[in-house]
Amino acid sequence: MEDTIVLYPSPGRGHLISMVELGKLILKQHPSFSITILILSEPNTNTNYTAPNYVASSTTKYITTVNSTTPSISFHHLPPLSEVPPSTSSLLELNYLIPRFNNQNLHQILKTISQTSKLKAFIIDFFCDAAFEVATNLDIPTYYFFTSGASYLAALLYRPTLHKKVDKSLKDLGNTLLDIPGLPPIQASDLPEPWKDRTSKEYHYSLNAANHMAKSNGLLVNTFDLLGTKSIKAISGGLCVPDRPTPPIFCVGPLISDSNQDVEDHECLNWLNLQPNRSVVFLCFGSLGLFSAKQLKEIAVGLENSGQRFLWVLRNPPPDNEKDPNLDELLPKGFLERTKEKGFVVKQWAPQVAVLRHESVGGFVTHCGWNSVLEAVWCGVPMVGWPLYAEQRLNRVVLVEEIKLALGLNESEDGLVSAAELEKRVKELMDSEVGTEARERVSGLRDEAVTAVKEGGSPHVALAKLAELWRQN
Ligand SMILES: O=c1ccn([C@@H]2O[C@H](COP(=O)(O)OP(=O)(O)O[C@H]3O[C@H](CO)[C@@H](O)[C@H](O)[C@H]3O)[C@@H](O)[C@H]2O)c(=O)[nH]1
Repeated sequence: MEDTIVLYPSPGRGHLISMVELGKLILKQHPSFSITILILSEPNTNTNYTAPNYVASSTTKYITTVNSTTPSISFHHLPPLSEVPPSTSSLLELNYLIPRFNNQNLHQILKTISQTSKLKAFIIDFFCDAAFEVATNLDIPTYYFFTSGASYLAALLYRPTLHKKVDKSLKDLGNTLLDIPGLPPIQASDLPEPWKDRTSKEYHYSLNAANHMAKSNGLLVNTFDLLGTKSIKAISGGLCVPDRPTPPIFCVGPLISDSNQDVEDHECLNWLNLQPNRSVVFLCFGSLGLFSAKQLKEIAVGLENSGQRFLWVLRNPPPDNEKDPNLDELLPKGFLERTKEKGFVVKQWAPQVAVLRHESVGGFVTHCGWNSVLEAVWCGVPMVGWPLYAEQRLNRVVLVEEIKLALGLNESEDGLVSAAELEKRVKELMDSEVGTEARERVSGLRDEAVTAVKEGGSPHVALAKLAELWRQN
């Protein structure tokens, strides 16, 4: 019987791709294992769900490519659900609920796999936390793959302690500074939204996940040492889980997919070919980032007034975000004509890794999604952090205050970033000493990341340790 590792990613692009890349790396380093990846249907691809749809970030093409280029990975699509989560569920709730509703299917699949092969490890995304109970009942060693950075992992592992220490909802603490091991002092308001209201369902889903992670066989993180030195130290030193032994942590990153480039010869790359070296600031906000019409106008004015070259990925404001944006309506009158020598607006989606890697790109205004951060580091591009949702505010604090790879951006009370603020930060990033310093730091880390992924580098060492553990099981 062959030794099998089963991976269970959450379906969103920011989660699925890095886990599939992990599967590819395991196979490359340890080809004696067979890899099975369980695929949940995305909330938006099942007509039973009324969750927001986002076609542009679909991973179907990526999975098809991996299927044909790495046939030794087998993808197993979970069957459609007979019972579906309530239609009132938020997208975040669905991320936790869909795996929960799949538990019966999962139980069956894990049993079937165990009958035909030796199931050495089950690696799950934290959104798939409901699977932890299924796997432990079947006595299968279970690991979590963490798609964000070590700082967020440190904070998440510390959550059960924070929950006991602070008896109020974090939303009532405003800007109170909290001490979380491995992080710089952080304002309660910079922690993820779902952690802020003790009465919400999301609060408890993520708290449960944190509790289970601390009981798992190990934690794999998509990062490398220098991108989270303090947090990694705090986690391994047991500071984040003070009341029990912390599972071992394995830094297996950076896991980045170059093949997520939907259109290699995208028109924006042709435009970049015509721009001077490091002259363009790239603005892109992950697979789900959206702005109001008012905010889009402020961005346009800020970019125009900055005088910098820019490449901007723009989407329609909600609720019509699936539709192609009408630039004439959304942008200030005459904007495209006035900026045509210096700017390029891409509708919906750009091949981000190819853009960041392009020598004309000199800066990145990002929502601080972890994959975007890793890609920026991988390409040596300094950032302006403009967090929008999930753990991105926490990532920004670490990027701006601790590792200093990004510049901050001030928002007004209602969350709006003014044109003047964006203009100032973009100029600072592209054309000031502060920007140059961030560029130098990010270049240094890029070199470290390149060294890390070479034979014998940190992800290889981490995977060798894991493979050893799995073989002993
Ligand atoms: O026009 C676009 C927009 C995005 N991307 C790619 O899409 C991915 C986006 O990932 P990420 O930057 O991590 O953002 P999200 O999609 O928002 O990811 C979710 O998952 C991440 C990992 O857990 C978290 O860090 C984020 O906060 C969470 O929102 C990256 O690979 C980008 O290269 C493109 O190629 N083109």
